[in-house]
Amino acid sequence: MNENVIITGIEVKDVRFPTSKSLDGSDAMNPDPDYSAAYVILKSNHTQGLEGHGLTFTIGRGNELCVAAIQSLAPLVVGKSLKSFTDKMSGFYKMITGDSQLRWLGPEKGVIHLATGALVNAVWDLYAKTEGKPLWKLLADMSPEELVDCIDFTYITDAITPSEALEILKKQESTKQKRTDDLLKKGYPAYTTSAGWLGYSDEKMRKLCREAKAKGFDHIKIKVGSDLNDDMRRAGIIREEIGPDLRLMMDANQKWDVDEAIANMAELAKYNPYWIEEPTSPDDVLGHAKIAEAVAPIKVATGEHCQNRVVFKQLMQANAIGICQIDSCRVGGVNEILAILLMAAKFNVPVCPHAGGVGLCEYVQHLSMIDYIAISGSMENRIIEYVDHLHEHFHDPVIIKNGAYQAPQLPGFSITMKDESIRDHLFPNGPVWQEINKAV
Ligand SMILES: C[C@H](O)[C@@H](O)[C@@H](O)[C@H](O)C(=O)O
Ligand SMILES: [Mg+2]
Repeated sequence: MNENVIITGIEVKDVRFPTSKSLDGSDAMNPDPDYSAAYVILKSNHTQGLEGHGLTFTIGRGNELCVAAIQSLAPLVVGKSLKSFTDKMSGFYKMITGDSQLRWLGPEKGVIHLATGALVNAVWDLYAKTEGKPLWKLLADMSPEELVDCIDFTYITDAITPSEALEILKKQESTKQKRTDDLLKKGYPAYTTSAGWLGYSDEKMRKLCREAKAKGFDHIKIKVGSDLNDDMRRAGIIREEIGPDLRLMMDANQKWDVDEAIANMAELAKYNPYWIEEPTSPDDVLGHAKIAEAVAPIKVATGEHCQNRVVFKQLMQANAIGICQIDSCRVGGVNEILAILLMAAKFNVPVCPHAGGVGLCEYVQHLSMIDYIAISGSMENRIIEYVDHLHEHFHDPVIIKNGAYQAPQLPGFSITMKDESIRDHLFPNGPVWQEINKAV
């Protein structure tokens, strides 16, 4: 219970993992990512010393900007009672995104919005911990009215009104328990990206494909967008390994112009891809619509760089998006995610969250689970991305069985990192980075 809980302080840390050394996470646009987190710890006066943890994901340089932006937002939460936020979650979100001076930095996009994602999620983590529930369950136990009350509908009422949102949620309400039981029994299906990072050798790719198949994955994603001949060759190798029946997804990480994407996909269609992800600039709604029309029945997937609910709205209105890839901390955290999930349900676009990064698998599992239980009510054509990196640094790491995420059981948002992992990877002075800098 959060009756008298006050947020008494905040710590913000610059945590970076040197993943570029092994080329984990590499793609055509981001050849050498160091998976990083601008990491927030909200301190509270809770008798059990509960803290709210949250992070936003970056790929290395510039992580310090997110840290600074979180520090700029901090006065909006420190000294406030948790209840003053949880009593009216939409008001909390508006307060964080609507500061009359900070808003100029976005609004609701770029570094300031990444910072918002970390901070808002840290508040949700603390809320879930005080209620003693994993986040998905906290949300699943809310009434349709309470869920609608979490959402800032500003700028999206031409696509979804609060009463339409309520109607969607009410339709699912009486069957929530059945889906909760089903989720607890079977988990939520996952796909793996870990075999197809661009920097991996052909042998490593083959080996990882075989391993993924053996672990029960039936969807595999590869990176494309470097050189078409190379993309064709790598897609051929993967198809050889996984056979014709498993689903293969392709991710171009924004490498192409619109017509180039259409031309390249006409060639890559030979390997029967299920979707093409981020074919071009994430801001180009009409470009995505043109690509989607040209490459059908291959679907266009996007969202990991989609700035906010407004751009998601336009993508849906323009039939430009076939798969909605919400990202847990690119947009403004749980509140904005709920708005996007509801729009996706209304426009009948399956949600398959983005999770290539540190902590993102831990986060997004909760979001797909609430989508299934209370919003879309379906797992059909829905899969959560899985990457096999850095889970050992979390207290409550994801559990995958037979290619499916198992519902987390510990209270919170599963994003609490181990103290020693934070300490060792502090940038630039933690021991891991000191060692690296010594070697340079
Ligand atoms: C740099 C990162 O690893 C990206 O390649 C990754 O987020 C990717 O786009 C994905 O879809 O997982
Ligand atoms: Mg991607």
